[in-house]
Amino acid sequence: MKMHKILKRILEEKFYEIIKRKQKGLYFRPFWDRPIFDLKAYLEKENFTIIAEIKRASPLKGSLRADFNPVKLAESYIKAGAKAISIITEEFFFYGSLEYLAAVRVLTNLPLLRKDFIFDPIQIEEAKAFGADFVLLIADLLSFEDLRELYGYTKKLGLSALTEVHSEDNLEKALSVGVDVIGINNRNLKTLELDPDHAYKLLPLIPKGTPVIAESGISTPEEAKALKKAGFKGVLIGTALVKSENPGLLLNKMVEAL
Ligand SMILES: O=P(O)(O)OC[C@@H](O)[C@@H](O)c1c[nH]c2ccccc12
Repeated sequence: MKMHKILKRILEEKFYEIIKRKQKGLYFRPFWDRPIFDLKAYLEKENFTIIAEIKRASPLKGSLRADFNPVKLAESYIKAGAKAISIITEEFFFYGSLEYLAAVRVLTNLPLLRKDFIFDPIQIEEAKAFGADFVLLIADLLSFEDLRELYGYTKKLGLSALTEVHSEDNLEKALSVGVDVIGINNRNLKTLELDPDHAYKLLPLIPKGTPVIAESGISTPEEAKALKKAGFKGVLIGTALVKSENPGLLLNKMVEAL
């Protein structure tokens, strides 16, 4: 399948950004005194986990909110009962920042996800340095060896990984690496197409003991509830919340509906 040109550009930018950081010696050493985080245990303990996302823009929709403020959004998510917060740190297409992550870290003890395109261990060090508890690893964009290396390094630093898959082949790859939590992205990152039923199709292929999160295109309390009923352990919701007139109210309705 042909790769979408936006994804191609994101990957090129990431590649150069990482090289530049390394050349400048801009290594971030973990300094946050965070306890070791076990995402699988957390999801199993919680009834159902809504991961609310802080996302300033998307490559397809551009800016999502005129008065975007990551701290205000985080505050409303926390008040509304989010069980975890995802912060997109990719700068060029999502207008994210590692600084948003650090700014939210000082507000809350909730688990925080650094959401980015991760290809290099240095990005996992950054995630920890800026206060994340878990990182996103995208199986569809990584070889078996790279996924295994990055997953192992994540664990070594005391963080957890949400390993995202879209295609069945890449699900197999993630399972053979032995990852302990899977996210099924309804969006195909290579074509950027969204199929809201996609997660349901892949769920039966995942062993029972592995918690699964449904990602992308989820926008109503009814959808969240249906996913819970089908056996998902959580959902990741971005656009619908960020674009909502009252993100806290919408999230609260979702929490109450479960
Ligand atoms: O905004 P949505 O449709 O609610 O989706 C959130 C999340 O799933 C999406 O931001 C996402 C999932 N995987 C990604 C990988 C990179 C960038 C973004 C993503």
